Amino acid sequence: MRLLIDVGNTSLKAVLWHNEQAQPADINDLPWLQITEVIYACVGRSDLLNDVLAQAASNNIICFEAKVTRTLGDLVCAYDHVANLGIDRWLALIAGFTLYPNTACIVVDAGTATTIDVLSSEGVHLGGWILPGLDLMTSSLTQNTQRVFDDGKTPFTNELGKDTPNGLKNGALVATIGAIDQAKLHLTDKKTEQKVQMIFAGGYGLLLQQQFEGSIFDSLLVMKGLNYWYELTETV
Ligand SMILES: Nc1ncnc2c1ncn2[C@@H]1O[C@H](COP(=O)(O)OP(=O)(O)OP(=O)(O)O)[C@@H](O)[C@H]1O
Ligand SMILES: CC(C)(CO)[C@@H](O)C(=O)NCCC(=O)O
Ligand SMILES: [K+]
Repeated sequence: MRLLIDVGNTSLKAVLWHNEQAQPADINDLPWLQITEVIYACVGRSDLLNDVLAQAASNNIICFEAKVTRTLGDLVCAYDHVANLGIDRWLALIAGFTLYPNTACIVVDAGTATTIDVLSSEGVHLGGWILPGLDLMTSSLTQNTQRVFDDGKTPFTNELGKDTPNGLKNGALVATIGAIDQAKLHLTDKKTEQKVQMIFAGGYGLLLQQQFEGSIFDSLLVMKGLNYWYELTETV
């Protein structure tokens, strides 16, 4: 089985990939004898990987770090400086392109940050946006104002706010929804009426997915992208 690790800015996530399925992995108690390779991606603190990479080395297990490249198969990165694109964004795009071939996609990963990436049906990454995640949007306001407060129990909804916590929470949600709607404008081709698949991932992915009809949520999107990255990279 394969050990897949995604280091974000809030947390490190690990899964064991076996028979085309992911099972949760306890990073402090890994079945090293059954692990054949380690594939990892990191946009957060790389020192969080020190322990596990040292254990892999002492078990003679090969490790691969996923990196952004200008192209991967037919997928083309929008950035001129490809190394600047977050690897989690690239992996989510790889997964979208692989799971929905020949389909234009909007890929949203909503964690510490919310990223929105636009992918043409031919696999050309047209670019994207980085927004503060929902929690960062609200905390930046509560921390930098005297009177804007959260009560820790008000949910994010798309209603108009009628008190401070729901003005704050709902403002963050609709700002994010509005940005995702803007992404559609970069794909709409009136002549062909192409289908656009919206794909959501990350801690707030399910909440956002529920705002868009026909969209999907895939909590394993980045992990699937890691797996595809390895398979596509190895076979080249
Ligand atoms: N059910 C949930 N499970 C986990 N996180 C959630 C959930 N609901 C909301 N969140 C929020 O999602 C964020 C974590 O998302 P995620 O796990 O995608 O982040 P991350 O990978 O560490 O971040 P990033 O990749 O952006 O650095 C936190 O802000 C957390 O409060
Ligand atoms: C935006 C985040 C923090 C989302 O996890 C990550 O993808 C990242 O650090 N990106 C680097 C900047 C960029 O993608 O242009
Ligand atoms: K993430």
